[in-house]
Amino acid sequence: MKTYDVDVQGVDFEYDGEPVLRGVTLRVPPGEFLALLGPNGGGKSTLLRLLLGLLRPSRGTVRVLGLPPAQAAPQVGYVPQETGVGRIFPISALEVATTGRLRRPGGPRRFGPEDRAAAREALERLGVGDCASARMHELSGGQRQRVLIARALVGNPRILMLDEPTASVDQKTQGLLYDLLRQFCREGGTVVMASHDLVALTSHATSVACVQGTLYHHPRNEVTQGMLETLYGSCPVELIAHGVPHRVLHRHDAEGDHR
Ligand SMILES: Nc1ncnc2c1ncn2[C@@H]1O[C@H](COP(=O)(O)OP(=O)(O)OP(=O)(O)O)[C@@H](O)[C@H]1O
Repeated sequence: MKTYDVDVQGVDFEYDGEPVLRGVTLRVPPGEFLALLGPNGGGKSTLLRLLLGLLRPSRGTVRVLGLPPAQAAPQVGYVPQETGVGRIFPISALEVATTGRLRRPGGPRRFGPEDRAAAREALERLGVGDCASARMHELSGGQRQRVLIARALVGNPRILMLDEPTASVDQKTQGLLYDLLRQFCREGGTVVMASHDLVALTSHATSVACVQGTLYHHPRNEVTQGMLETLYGSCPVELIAHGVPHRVLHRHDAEGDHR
């Protein structure tokens, strides 16, 4: 029987009675790189929080690695959206990355030299090794984001869930991150990543799910005009595919007509 690292069946979710997701069904096999696309407020972060066990569905079931999400959490690396929250804490980049070791099954209650060595290595892989002793508030948004990615990797997770991890990082770091994620998938890991970065995702993801109140899962990594229209309405969207810039949607008839 085929197994799925993520298995969501018929999930509804609402915040304070306000429906956000309806009838979400999603199966992600091991080794897949799934991109979650969708407009602001479409429900991508909410879906990730359901997969992490931070929220519970009002209907339907969520299984991660065959387990209720809270039980699977030690095997899941999570990179939250970089909001700047938490940067006021007087904690160094190395200390933040080291906390990723807590999630390992049977992981340490106290950190030892090997945990700090693993965290330092993860920071170096992300190109922020020289920031190890800097406090989080002393780092740029992109550097902080890279520290959070190092933290997610350092516990050797089986699944990585990332919420717009490229929002504040430069092109070079984006390339580095996508290389890391693809390598992670080649080694059997599974990636679920929410993003607005259509171009990169069409090159790197192996499948795409569009999230807008419900979820449409596409088994390939192509983004079609129909998908964009469903997600973003008829606002013009520029896509650069395979290095060739082209317009994929028509402009509005009247200037200033922004829906
Ligand atoms: N804690 C909360 N309490 C109440 N409503 C919330 C809460 N978090 C999110 N929402 C609402 O749920 C809807 C989905 O939000 P969500 O953050 O999941 O969207 P998103 O697709 O991740 O958006 P973005 O692209 O802007 O990050 C939005 O209408 C949002 O206002």
